[in-house]
Amino acid sequence: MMILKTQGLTKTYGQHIAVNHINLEIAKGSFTAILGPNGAGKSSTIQMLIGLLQPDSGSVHYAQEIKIGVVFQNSVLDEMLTVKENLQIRARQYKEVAPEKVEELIEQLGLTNFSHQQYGSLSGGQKRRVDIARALLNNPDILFLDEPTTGLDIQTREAIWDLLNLLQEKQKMTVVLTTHYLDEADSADQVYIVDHGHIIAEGTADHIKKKYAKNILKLQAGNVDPLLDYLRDDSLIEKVNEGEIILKPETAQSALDIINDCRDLIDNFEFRSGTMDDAFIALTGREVR
Ligand SMILES: Nc1ncnc2c1ncn2[C@@H]1O[C@H](COP(=O)(O)OP(=O)(O)OP(=O)(O)O)[C@@H](O)[C@H]1O
Repeated sequence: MMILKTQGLTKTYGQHIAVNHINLEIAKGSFTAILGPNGAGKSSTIQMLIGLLQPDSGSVHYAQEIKIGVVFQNSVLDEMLTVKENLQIRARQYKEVAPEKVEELIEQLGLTNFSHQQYGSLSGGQKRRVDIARALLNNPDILFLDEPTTGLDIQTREAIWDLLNLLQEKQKMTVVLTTHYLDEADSADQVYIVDHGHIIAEGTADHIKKKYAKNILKLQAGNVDPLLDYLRDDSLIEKVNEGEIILKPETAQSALDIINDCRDLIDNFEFRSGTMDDAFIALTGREVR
């Protein structure tokens, strides 16, 4: 079931079209990543989804009355207050938040060890957890996060993803986040790649990689001529270098078949599955900025 749908969502700043006819469909309980380089239009899109920014044209439809939670790019919490004080003050802003909710979230999000520490003194990853706790105070049906992992190291990024995956699975929460880290797409159910305000690819990470990122198989031999003779009709050949033939097999299995067939003619081989970076380069002709 769709919880959220946009049609032709468009936002222009002066002459600049930041978001250009974006159509999104977010399924209830799914994990959606909006992926794109800096300035692609991700924040503007999220802001229109949550009603903070008025689109110039197009529309946002929610399937039903739902509660939303938002983790903004810049924290809205008070640096001088402790984690717990921040959450308590925020909790009072909602009518329906149960008194024990703050304690529950502190436990659930792993904030116990630093709940009496000033928010301003926390590490980037700790701050992000508190920001997420703050966004969960009203038990949202859908949680939006604008670049929650930017600036964090890889382990902390993974920990944030684990936490969000857990929320999605355990509480059937719908999660929508933006990121410019292409490798994070792998953990999402649905990925939209945005560039210059347009959606340039959508689907699962696997689907996008399969469609746009080619696998690479390098076969190495002192003399490549016999190998070339053997592969002559093989339309998979991408390039022939000194001592090396580069092929682009459809699947890892077909790479294995080729390696097996040619085993007597090669000295060495290298296989690499297509990555999200490869897909991005294939789609845009450049690396992510
Ligand atoms: N208030 C504004 N006035 C003018 N231009 C803006 C405004 N907000 C955003 N832009 C421009 O619109 C484009 C999209 O910005 P947006 O912040 O939506 O991108 P983003 O993908 O979220 O980028 P980032 O990852 O850097 O946050 C950028 O070129 C940006 O400079």
